[in-house]
Amino acid sequence: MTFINKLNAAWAANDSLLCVGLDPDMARLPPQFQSAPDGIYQFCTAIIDATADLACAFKPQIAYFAALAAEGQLERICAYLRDKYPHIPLILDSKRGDIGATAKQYACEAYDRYGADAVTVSPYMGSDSVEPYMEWRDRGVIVLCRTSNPGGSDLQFLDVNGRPLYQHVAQLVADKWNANGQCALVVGATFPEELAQVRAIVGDMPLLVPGIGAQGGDIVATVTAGKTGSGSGMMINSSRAILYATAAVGEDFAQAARRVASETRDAINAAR
Ligand SMILES: O=C(O)c1cc(=O)[nH]c(=O)n1[C@@H]1O[C@H](COP(=O)(O)O)[C@@H](O)[C@H]1O
Repeated sequence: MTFINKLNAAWAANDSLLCVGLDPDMARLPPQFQSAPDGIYQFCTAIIDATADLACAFKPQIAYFAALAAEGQLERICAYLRDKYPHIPLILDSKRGDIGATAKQYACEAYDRYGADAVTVSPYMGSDSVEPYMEWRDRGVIVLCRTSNPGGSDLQFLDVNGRPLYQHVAQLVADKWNANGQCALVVGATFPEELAQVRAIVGDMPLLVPGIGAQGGDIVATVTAGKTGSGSGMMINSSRAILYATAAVGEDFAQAARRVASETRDAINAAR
């Protein structure tokens, strides 16, 4: 099944636009996982089990694993997801970008090593740096467009022939790079105005929208700006707010994650 078909099915099956981000920060894991040799795997799979019926996608961020030399645990987490929840898209967030020959290795890493349905990539190096990903015709390529961080404006807002650069990226992906029909764009929830601009440019193309939760993006503004005509079209990511949701002393971390994921999904749905 293609990435887009899988995403459409997951949106419908779980009635959810929520993407659960897997960013395991060792210092913030419950103590029992900090001391276990496969603690990251145990923590992430517990979060996955607690939220799988509430999510339209899972998105592990590779840096959190690579920094701890825990790629083996990431491989096992991806295998667990593919085995137990094959209907939920797995997005590897690695934001790669390099010359074609090297990009091909990054594509192998995402699609073959980790078995991801989609991968995040940077458009900065241009068309030949994203073409290798398209050789996997059924897999998703999620291109950075208008990122959620304040510094994203440094380059993405540069005026290019009367239009900000991020709009050129959106147009380029919609018109030229999406030959397989498996592209999506990253647009931050922290910038609803730009989200609406991108939606107007790309039609129904899916958008990966990080920035609610820990980064403070407003859910109602995000959904209003980014939804398609049918009230869908987004993978709205939250990582830390779900992973480290435990508020009350004694509350189980997985139950807390489920509670916040459920509240977030419901808040998103209320605004669709
Ligand atoms: O591509 C991404 O996922 C991404 C793009 C972007 O513009 N901003 C952004 O925060 N992200 C990622 O989305 C996640 C956000 O995490 P929280 O802020 O904890 O919800 C992190 O894994 C970021 O690396």
